[in-house]
Amino acid sequence: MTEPWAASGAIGTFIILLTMAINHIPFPLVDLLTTFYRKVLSVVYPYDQVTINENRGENMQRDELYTTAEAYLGSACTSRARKLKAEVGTGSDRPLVTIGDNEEVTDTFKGTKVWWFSRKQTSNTNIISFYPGYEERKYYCLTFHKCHRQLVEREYLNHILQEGRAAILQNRQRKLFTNNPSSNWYNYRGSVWSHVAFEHPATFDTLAMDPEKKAAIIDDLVTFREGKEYYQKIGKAWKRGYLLYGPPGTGKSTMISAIANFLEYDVYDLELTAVKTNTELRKIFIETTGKSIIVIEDIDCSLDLTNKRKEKKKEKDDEEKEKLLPGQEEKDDNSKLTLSGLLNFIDGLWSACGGERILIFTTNHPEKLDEALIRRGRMDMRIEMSYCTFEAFKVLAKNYLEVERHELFGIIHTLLGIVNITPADVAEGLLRKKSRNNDVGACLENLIREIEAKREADEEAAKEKDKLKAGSSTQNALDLEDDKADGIKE
Ligand SMILES: Nc1ncnc2c1ncn2[C@@H]1O[C@H](COP(=O)(O)OP(=O)(O)OP(=O)(O)O)[C@@H](O)[C@H]1O
Ligand SMILES: [Mg+2]
Repeated sequence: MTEPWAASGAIGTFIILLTMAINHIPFPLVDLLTTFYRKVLSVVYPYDQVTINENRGENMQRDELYTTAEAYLGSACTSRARKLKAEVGTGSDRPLVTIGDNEEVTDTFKGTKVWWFSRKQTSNTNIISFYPGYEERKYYCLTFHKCHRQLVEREYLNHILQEGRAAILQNRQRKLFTNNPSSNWYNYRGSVWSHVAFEHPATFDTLAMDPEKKAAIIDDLVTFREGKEYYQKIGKAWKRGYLLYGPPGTGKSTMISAIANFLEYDVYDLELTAVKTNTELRKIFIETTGKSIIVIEDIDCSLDLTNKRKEKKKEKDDEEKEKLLPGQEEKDDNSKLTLSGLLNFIDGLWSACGGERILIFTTNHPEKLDEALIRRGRMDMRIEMSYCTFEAFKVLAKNYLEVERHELFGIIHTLLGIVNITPADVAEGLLRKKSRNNDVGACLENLIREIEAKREADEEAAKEKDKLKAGSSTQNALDLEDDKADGIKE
């Protein structure tokens, strides 16, 4: 590894001598000597260098290439370094280990060897600066053979950027974002999104659902995550939409957390009711980052998007339009939030910005949604979260009670075949009550009682419904008789 650095001492001496000589040489000869010097230099020292400074600009902000190089060297080259350093960066929840100051390592890219040297220089002057970068300069020096210059410039630096970004993402503390009302965006320290650390523990292992369905979803997610080149090839934005539907308590929100934990993505929980216009929606979208899941929960309640309500609204709009005076303009669509605005957000030109994204809508009433919103291509996969099946119960029993079989499983199997009970209710029934010191059998008996109670409640409700139906059909028959009698009288 000493090759490029060993030569540099001799070259330094040569440069000093040359500079001294140049001061005493007539001007026309200087050009000639400089050309000669360059030729000699390229023979003696055939290496080029790229310097990547830690700070740049007037405010000395951290340069992204430096940060990504730091993360890249930490993930790819630490095994070859003797001096390491570890720190917890901003937005990270784990220590980042990278090569120490003034340490050298080598890296190999497409069969080409390059040298990295991490340098730290402290200024000898007595300037006291607000920005630490003025007193201390840190940079990486990347050295490579001249003949590999194109490879380094065109490919290697880009490779550092991509790999470093991926390493930073892996190391970061994931976040759960929610959008602020637009009235707060321009306040002091105002921003479009607020966030907290994302710490939901749900995983696909703890998610109770049909194993085959679960495997299909995981498969779909993996294909998506690894599909960068494929999406590029087929000319599609790298994004995927999932519609989760089912009754309350069947695990839609839990599924979102499991997906986020599986992919290690951030979650943007978009509260549509706080968005007033299409323009606001676009801004909100632009402010999201790649490797994220954008969630709109209960989409049917968030926006006037159902066909029926839309038709009603159209009638109302037509009435209002008629009332407009000549010359008075109709309000621009961008001044309100519309279905077309939302569709544009899902698959318009903006949707391709900023890297891979997953979009998830949840609803308890998929039949209420406009077809345009959930058609294939917008919502690529529709996932039904159903009432608890026996397979789903087994996952919950394993999680909550750490049992895979029990003599009471048979009764539960039969009951779950005839009673519609949500995984949330089953989970609640299985919860060990510490105060009661419940054992597995007691918990399962408790669950059986809950399912039986649910069955009775369902039967009662069905009877009530039948009664009401019978009542209303008798009333209808009576009304019909009255109408007939009225007709005869007339
Ligand atoms: N399929 C499931 N697997 C594991 N736990 C579940 C499942 N479904 C529900 N639960 C449990 O029930 C609780 C409520 O579930 P969750 O919030 O995911 O339901 P939801 O379908 O989003 O309901 P809603 O439609 O009311 O938003 C969860 O915290 C979890 O403990
Ligand atoms: Mg939910």
